[in-house]
Amino acid sequence: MKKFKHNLELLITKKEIHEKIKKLASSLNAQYKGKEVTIIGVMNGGLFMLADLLKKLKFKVNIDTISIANYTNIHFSKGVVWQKKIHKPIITGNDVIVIEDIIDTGYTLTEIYEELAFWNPKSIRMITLLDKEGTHPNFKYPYESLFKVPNKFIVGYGLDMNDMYRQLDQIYTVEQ
Ligand SMILES: O=P(O)(O)OC[C@H]1O[C@H](OP(=O)(O)OP(=O)(O)O)[C@H](O)[C@@H]1O
Ligand code: HPA
Repeated sequence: MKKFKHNLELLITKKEIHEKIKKLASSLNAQYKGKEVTIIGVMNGGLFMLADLLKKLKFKVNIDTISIANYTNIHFSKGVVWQKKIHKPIITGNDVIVIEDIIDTGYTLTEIYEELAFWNPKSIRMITLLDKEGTHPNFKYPYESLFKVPNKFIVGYGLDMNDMYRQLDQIYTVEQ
């Protein structure tokens, strides 16, 4: 029986996701022990990883979310637009960690890095769950990712296709 409207192929299981997030949390807990850190979740997709990660962190965190969307418009080149910007007092002078679901073209993380840098944080660390291979050759800022994924459309665990599949607890590629 066909389970989904589209042909989805399982790429990363929930067990694999949670193991990686657990490992990331342990390393952050060791690194930031006794410190206070600002953690920024990128809406909407980044909120799934943010919630699972936060539950495992033992140091003091200040949390905020930002919202930024990809757009393609016949009058403009492809780019991104802010919907909810950064709350400055928790950025300036602080260690900041950004949690995002995927780096694809890299436009979103470029915009986020440059906006954050403007507010003079002590440090900026960008962590993405997924890193789409071969799609952002000119991306110039430092980032870490938990999984490399192929250059296919990805859904699940925060990633949507026209508002579908975001709430799936595993990660899939959309096949033809
Ligand atoms: O590297 P890029 O090509 O910029 O793509 C990555 C961004 O695109 C998606 O967000 P989208 O704008 O679709 O918003 P959403 O998270 O609300 O789905 C994704 O969640 C990342 O934020
Ligand atoms: N899937 C869902 N949303 C996305 C993707 C993707 O592969 N790339 C950028 N935003």
